[in-house]
Parts: sequence; C-alpha cells; structure tokens
Amino acid sequence: NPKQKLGPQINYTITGIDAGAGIMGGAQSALSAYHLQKDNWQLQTSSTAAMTSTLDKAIKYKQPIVITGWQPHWMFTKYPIKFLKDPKHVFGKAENIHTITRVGLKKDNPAVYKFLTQFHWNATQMSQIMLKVNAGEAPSKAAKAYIQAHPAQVKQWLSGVKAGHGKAVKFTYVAWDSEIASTNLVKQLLESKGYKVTIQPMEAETMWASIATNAADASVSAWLPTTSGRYAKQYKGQFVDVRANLHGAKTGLAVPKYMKNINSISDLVN
Ligand SMILES: C[SH](C)CC(=O)O
Repeated sequence: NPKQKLGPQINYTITGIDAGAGIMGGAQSALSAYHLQKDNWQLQTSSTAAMTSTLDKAIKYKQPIVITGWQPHWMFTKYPIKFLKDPKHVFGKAENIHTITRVGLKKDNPAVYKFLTQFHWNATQMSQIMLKVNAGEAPSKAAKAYIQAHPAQVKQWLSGVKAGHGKAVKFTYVAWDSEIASTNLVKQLLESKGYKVTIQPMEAETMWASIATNAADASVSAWLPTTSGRYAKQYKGQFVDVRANLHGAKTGLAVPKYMKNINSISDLVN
C-alpha cells in the first residue's frame, strides 16, 4: 500500500545478517545518519540464509522489505531488487574485497605469498561459482569446474608459484557466499600445486583476529576500505593487506523493485 507510510508496514525493521558483518555497522550508522531512529527503526540481525529466505517470502507475496544487500551476490540475479541511494555515503563509495595475510607469511611461505599477489578476478567470474553453490553444488566441485573452464587465468594466477610438497596453509573466511566461492577456489588452486590447504569459516571479527594472531595464514574475505574498516583499524600493523582480489563490490540497503517510491535511504523516513 504505497499510500501508507512504509515503516509501520514492516515494523520499522531492516532485515540484516550476522551481527559482526561490516554491512551491519553501515546499517547501524544509516539509522542515525538518516534519522531513522526517531521512528524507532531497528536493525534485525540473523544470517545471510535467514535474510535471503525472508526476502524470498516477501517477494513471493509482493510485500515490502528492506534488507542489507551487497554485490557480488546472487540475490541481485535471483530477485528483482535495487540498492537504495546513500547520499550520505554511509556505506562508503567503491568497495573492494582484499586478500590479507599474517605478517610473517611472505618470509615463511614466499610461494603462497606470490600466488596471493597474483590472485584476482571480477564479480561475473565469482558468480559462476556462487550461482552453482546456490543451486546446491558443493563449493569444492564448483571451484574445480571453474579451474577447468579458465586455464589461461589459472596459469596467470599460478605463474612462478613453486610446488608445496605438502606444506600446510590455513585460510580463514566468513561464510558469505562470495567468500565461500573465493576461498574454495584458492584452496583448489593451491592444492593443485601440492599444498595441504585447510579452510575454516568463522565470524568476521574472529577471521580478522585469526590473521592478526598468526592463528591462520591468509584470508580473501577482507571487504575494504569501509565495510571491514573497523577491523582493519583494530588490527592495524598486525596483518598485511596484499591486494584487492575483486574490485567493484558494493554494500548498502536494498528493496524489491516494486517498491517504486522508495529509492533512497532518506525515503524510509517519509
Ligand atoms: C556482508 S558483505 C559480504 C561483508 C561484510 O558486511 O563485512
């Protein structure tokens, strides 16, 4: 009912994901920056799976909903949703997904470090793995298929990377769909060079701490400069930011396209 104010229709609720995700920090800041708190707007924490199933139901019944949304992610392929404009740039501007390592990795394992300076791809390529996993395929299988399908890119990623002869490497990540795709791909690539790779999913804060305390070697899940900015600040000097492995990511609030009169975060207060 476009005439009725949006807030009451959705209990003034923004449907979010895991509390530690940087996007949730952005959403919290949006509540105050856009004066949503005066109407008691609140941010609901849950998980990516819970949020996308709530989104699925809302879209099925053409109901209003406001979610924390990000690209690259299959939700923008699967559902007719749009980002809300963020004129105050609370969610930052251009966002990239970076590869970070523990401080000593370059010395201890120069070959893996060299690989990490070479690994990068784009959202379209990542989606080839993400969409298969969303359709139920095992991430390792989808990653192997990607490697088979992109020999030239794989050759570039692995050029000059010495064999591992069973040397152990540990990656930590947060189980967002984008990081499930990239971390499983990196595991398959390094295993093809004879490394013994373990990958461990965990909360965002714990992932950053695992690198800062040398409990893990590397992660390809660092959304910077804004999304995970507070973790990068908290652990400044205790990690190495190797490079962006994916450019042009984006986080924000998103709504179904049928919510025609809601196009900016500032429209939520009307
Ligand atoms: C949910 S985005 C994949 C990353 C983040 O919010 O920290």
